[in-house]
Amino acid sequence: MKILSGEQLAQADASTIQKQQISSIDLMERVATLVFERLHQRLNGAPVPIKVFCGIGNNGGDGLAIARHLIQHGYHVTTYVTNCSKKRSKDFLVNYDRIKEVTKDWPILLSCKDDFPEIGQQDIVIDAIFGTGINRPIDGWMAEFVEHINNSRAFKVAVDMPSGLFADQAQNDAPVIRANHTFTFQTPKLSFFLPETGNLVGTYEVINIGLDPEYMMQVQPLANLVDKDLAQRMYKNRNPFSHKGDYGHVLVMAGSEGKMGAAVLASGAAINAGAGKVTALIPEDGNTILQCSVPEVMSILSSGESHVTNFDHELQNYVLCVGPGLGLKDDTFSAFAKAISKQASPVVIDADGINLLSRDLGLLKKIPENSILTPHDGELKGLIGEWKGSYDKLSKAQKFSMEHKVILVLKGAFTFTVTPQGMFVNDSGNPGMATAGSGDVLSGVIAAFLAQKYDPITATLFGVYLHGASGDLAVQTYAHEGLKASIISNFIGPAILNLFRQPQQQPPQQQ
Ligand SMILES: NC(=O)C1=CN([C@@H]2O[C@H](COP(=O)(O)OP(=O)(O)OC[C@H]3O[C@@H](n4cnc5c(N)ncnc54)[C@H](O)[C@@H]3O)[C@@H](O)[C@H]2O)[C@@H](O)CC1
Ligand SMILES: Nc1ncnc2c1ncn2[C@@H]1O[C@H](COP(=O)(O)OP(=O)(O)O)[C@@H](O)[C@H]1O
Ligand SMILES: [K+]
Repeated sequence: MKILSGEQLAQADASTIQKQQISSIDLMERVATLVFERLHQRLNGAPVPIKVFCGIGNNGGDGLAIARHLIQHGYHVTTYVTNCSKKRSKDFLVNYDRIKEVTKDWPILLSCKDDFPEIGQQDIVIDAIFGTGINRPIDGWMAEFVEHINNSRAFKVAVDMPSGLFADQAQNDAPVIRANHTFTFQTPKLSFFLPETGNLVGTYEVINIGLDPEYMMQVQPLANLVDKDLAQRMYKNRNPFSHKGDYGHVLVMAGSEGKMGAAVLASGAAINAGAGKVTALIPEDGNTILQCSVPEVMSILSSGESHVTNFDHELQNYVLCVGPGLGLKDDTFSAFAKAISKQASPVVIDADGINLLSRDLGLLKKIPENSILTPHDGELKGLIGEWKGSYDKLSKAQKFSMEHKVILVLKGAFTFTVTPQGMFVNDSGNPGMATAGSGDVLSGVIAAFLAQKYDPITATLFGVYLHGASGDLAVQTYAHEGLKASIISNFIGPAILNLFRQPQQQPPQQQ
């Protein structure tokens, strides 16, 4: 699914009105009806007090139309307009008249602090104050009003976006409605996925409002969301007459004294994700640990006892995955530099591999195009330097990816994959995955799909999605707290099966 900017959504709107011969007011009615239907489905006629807060633009127009539908279906609705400007939009005004025709009264105008209504714990608040048209931070009495809503314990439903939130730009700490649920139109917005603002959205639901398919098809999005549908389309079926040689060989260069688990996890995950063969290049002293932990994985021993000191072996045609638990010793650096310089096809570099690379970014010239780097934020600093907020981070990462022709996997609650061709946001995963070693599993999984001849971008996106999806399945049994890296790895297979199951067969999510 494409993630568009506020400006692109306005263009999509204009293109829809022109091509579908629909007026903007009818489009607003379509949108409001869709939101009403979702609300009605959930509320099922419950006599709860509903307070609808409307701005004076088109988001407010949506709010007025939603309120009208709720009233016509017998709900207990009070409608308010935040009277912050005389510049009311045309379609807002039409809906302002339409609601009056139904209720025989105008909505209540709010113009200052004295007008703030009491909001009870049992109320449902519908926030239709500002949407994608917000062009400056909310201030003055409106800022106090947002705080007033946030301080209430009512359940808050945002229309399109929580008011105050910018769709795709950095913002200061001006107040934003803290929604429990957001009905967003056509595409989710970029700010939903960033750590500074993602929590303001609550759960979100995308409503397809039927914007011009031609526009949607050709527009270059800010990013693409990788969800179950897309992941399913990436999957490659196996040929019944295939053999292990068809699924590639992953060489995992990893581990050091006290960190052999990283080598076990990365190489074990490569096996679990379907690599035909996996070999681990590890320090001598780690051999027993590795062979006892994952008998499917072969080993090559480096001459160093406690850390890897060389890269000498006879293997041909393998995919290199380098870095987990490797350590930062000088002779490990030399072995790392030699390893990446010898590769003709894309490599996966993770963890200490990235820290070693950061010592000499000139090495980037030696790694094949489309190699995959999987830093967490600490490791990323070594590559792109410091940043100020997520938008700055993403823009620096995009520049780095284009300049060095590499794929960057920026791990987090929503992992961003940044490629020279564009950016992708991953939709799977949960906070149970914030556990030591889960990144090592990810690097092994991505390497396994590279070995299975998925192209580098697909191998990365599919690997990141499945890694999160494994965590999502495993959490149903283990809870967030009980999840650990080896369990995530063991759920890769079930997560592949789950790609092809219908949603109603999925167990409920832990909140
Ligand atoms: N294609 C779409 O996505 C569609 C969007 N619609 C709705 O239209 C909304 C966008 O409508 P608009 O462009 O009218 O924008 P908004 O309704 O978000 O707000 C714009 C108005 O608020 C003012 N304003 C902006 N920031 C302010 C601030 N901080 N303090 C005080 N006033 C401020 C602006 O000057 C303008 O008058 C969407 O979020 C959605 O709800 C639907 O009605 C139709 C289809
Ligand atoms: N809150 C979260 N929600 C979803 N995924 C998460 C969350 N926290 C961490 N993860 C995922 O877990 C992995 C952690 O990787 P990393 O920080 O490298 O761990 P380690 O270094 O211990 O292996 C990443 O894939 C990241 O996206
Ligand atoms: K809103």
